[in-house]
Amino acid sequence: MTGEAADPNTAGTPAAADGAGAGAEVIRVERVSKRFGPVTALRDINLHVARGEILGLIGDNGAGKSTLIKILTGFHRPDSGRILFEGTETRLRSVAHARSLGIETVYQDLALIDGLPVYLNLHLNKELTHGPLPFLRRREMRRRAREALDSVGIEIPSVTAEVGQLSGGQRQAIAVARSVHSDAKLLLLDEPLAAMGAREGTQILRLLRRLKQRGDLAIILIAHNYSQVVDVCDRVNLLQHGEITFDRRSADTSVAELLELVHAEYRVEA
Ligand SMILES: Nc1ncnc2c1ncn2[C@@H]1O[C@H](COP(=O)(O)OP(=O)(O)OP(=O)(O)O)[C@@H](O)[C@H]1O
Repeated sequence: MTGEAADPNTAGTPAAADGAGAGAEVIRVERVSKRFGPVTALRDINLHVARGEILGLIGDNGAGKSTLIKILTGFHRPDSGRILFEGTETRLRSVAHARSLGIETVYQDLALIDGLPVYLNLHLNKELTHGPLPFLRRREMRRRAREALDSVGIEIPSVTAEVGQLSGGQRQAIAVARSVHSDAKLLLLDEPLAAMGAREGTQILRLLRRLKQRGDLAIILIAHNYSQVVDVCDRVNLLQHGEITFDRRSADTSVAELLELVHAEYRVEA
């Protein structure tokens, strides 16, 4: 296998979780494996991310990125290995359980409802009501929506605009804003930059930097655009055939090196 074997104890941020402040470890995956019948999707995966850190997860189609994300969201159970959440070994029993711990995911399809305004999308499944009848507290929801968008520096013309009328970048930003409520600790982003123009991609990268600066959130970003990964992530992990084969600080690698590693296995010798 090409590349440098990943050692969870030598690359990246300090391993010890002190339970508070930027730099404290949020998630640590140790020797996690996952099979689907005859297919080994993940083999002995080691990975860690701390608060205020963005980890880029790259790899070719079928490398195991989505499976790893689905394990961290509680959707799949690993066959072996363990997961430490904030320093404590934790069995992620379900998506609801992972969310209750503060593990949030933004998937490619964003799960927004086009026909609803921005503020209702931001409150999906947690609408504010008052009285014995479920009357929506629309004014309060609009206020909170504006606050949530402002807190991450997202500019939307109006919180009453229908989401379906917004650009791809704005929709992505709303999906991220919805995930990073005050209790979120780990944000998993599955290809947020795919199919996005240069200007919109830049806006999302700016948003990720702002979230990083907050210092209270650990972020794992799956992306195919290596220049964006090197630009915004603190560290890069490369998955190949279900194994992490490379774990390096972004400052110590380059787009050329990542391309070389990913494409080396497909090179046809002359
Ligand atoms: N539910 C499943 N049942 C059977 N095989 C699966 C399942 N989910 C994933 N796999 C297999 O596990 C391997 C890893 O798939 P995974 O979707 O995690 O890769 P990926 O890196 O996310 O790929 P892509 O970039 O194409 O989304 C693949 O061989 C895939 O076919």
